[in-house]
Amino acid sequence: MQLDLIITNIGQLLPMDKEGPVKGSNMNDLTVWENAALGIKDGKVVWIGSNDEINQVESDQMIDANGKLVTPGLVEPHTHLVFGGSREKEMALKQQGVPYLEILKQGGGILSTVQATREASYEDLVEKALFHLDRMAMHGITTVEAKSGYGLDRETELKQLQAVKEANANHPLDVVSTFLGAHAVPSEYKHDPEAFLDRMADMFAEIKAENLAEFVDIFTETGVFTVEQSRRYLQKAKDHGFGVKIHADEIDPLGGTELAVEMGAISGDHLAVTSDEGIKQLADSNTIGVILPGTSFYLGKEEYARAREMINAGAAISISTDFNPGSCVTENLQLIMSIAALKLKLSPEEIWHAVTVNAAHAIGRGSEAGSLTIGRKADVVIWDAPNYLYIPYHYGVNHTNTVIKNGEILYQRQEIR
Ligand SMILES: N=CN[C@@H](CCC(=O)O)C(=O)O
Ligand SMILES: [Zn+2]
Repeated sequence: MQLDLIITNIGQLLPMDKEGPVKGSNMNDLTVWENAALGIKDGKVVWIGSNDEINQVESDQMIDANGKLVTPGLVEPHTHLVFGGSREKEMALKQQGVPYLEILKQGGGILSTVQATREASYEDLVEKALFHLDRMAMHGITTVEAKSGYGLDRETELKQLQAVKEANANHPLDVVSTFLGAHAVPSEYKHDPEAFLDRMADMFAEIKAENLAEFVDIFTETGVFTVEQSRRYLQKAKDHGFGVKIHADEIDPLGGTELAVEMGAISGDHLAVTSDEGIKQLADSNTIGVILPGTSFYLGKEEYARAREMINAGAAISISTDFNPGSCVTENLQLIMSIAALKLKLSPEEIWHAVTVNAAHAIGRGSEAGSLTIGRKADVVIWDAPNYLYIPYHYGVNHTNTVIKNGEILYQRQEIR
């Protein structure tokens, strides 16, 4: 067989070969191939074998992994990629103990990014999104979800969604778009959140027709949108053919997790304060829990999502950065893998499922991303690491050596040593 690229001498290869979403104790069962080689042709994985069998194939290009770890490209299932400005001045308020929802109530937080995003030009938003995508790629992410939600008016929400579309078209990473018009109540509608939700729902038909988003999301939270408002809004989204997601039970336990299950959401995200009943319902459902422990860390919370109990109960869990300018300002999913180990008490095996197969399923890409089996996209990371335990263990730095997207080298640090 003639290949475009072969990666030889792989110390550990994680094919992530389980049919997803991977639930409960199955998340702990990881296939590891040692002394392996991986063949790529036309952007796809076409050959996997032992390193001793590489004489069976010929290849135009070869990379010697020198005994290192090779995995699928990471899948990042929850980001707020497109926004204007930044919020470094909020850090002092957080240090003084001003709560996240209080900053929002005073017109800061999400609402200050809304102001900056309304003022930003379309070109600047695209440019900034491409910059952050580059940084994600460098950290091993090859597929990413991106939400709108810093416009909160028709014009700016569309500007953000167009920017996501353009970033997807102009960057090698695959970007999956979510409409989060219901991210906060803008000051113009402070006294009438229902009317605001109606305005956002008025956009569903246009967003669908222009193919600007696959999912609709809402922030179900105290002082933002109630469970009842969220239910009505998401039902309209489903009627328009969108998959739905919820920012659920992040700060107050309102029952957003239960709502995500009830609505058949593809994912319920955050779940930091989910109730016992919510955990039970999640475990019995097809909804994936996307846990964002970097947010708990960055907001200085003592309490982290009970992801351990969720998996023990049988749920499918993914993890994500929640990259955004306010509650978690990092593109480094590897750091979140370490926080998941230390604070969520997930095993390395569970963590690898959470950032590959399950993350792909949480954004509707389960059949193409998050796995290195024959016929899948050749989205591959060669790590400067001897084994898969090493990435959550050695924290806070970037371990990627080579990042390959659709069979092409996207980022290469230096020769593998
Ligand atoms: N909680 C709601 N939205 C984002 C934060 C957005 C922001 O603070 O700008 C989140 O997922 O954490
Ligand atoms: Zn979010």
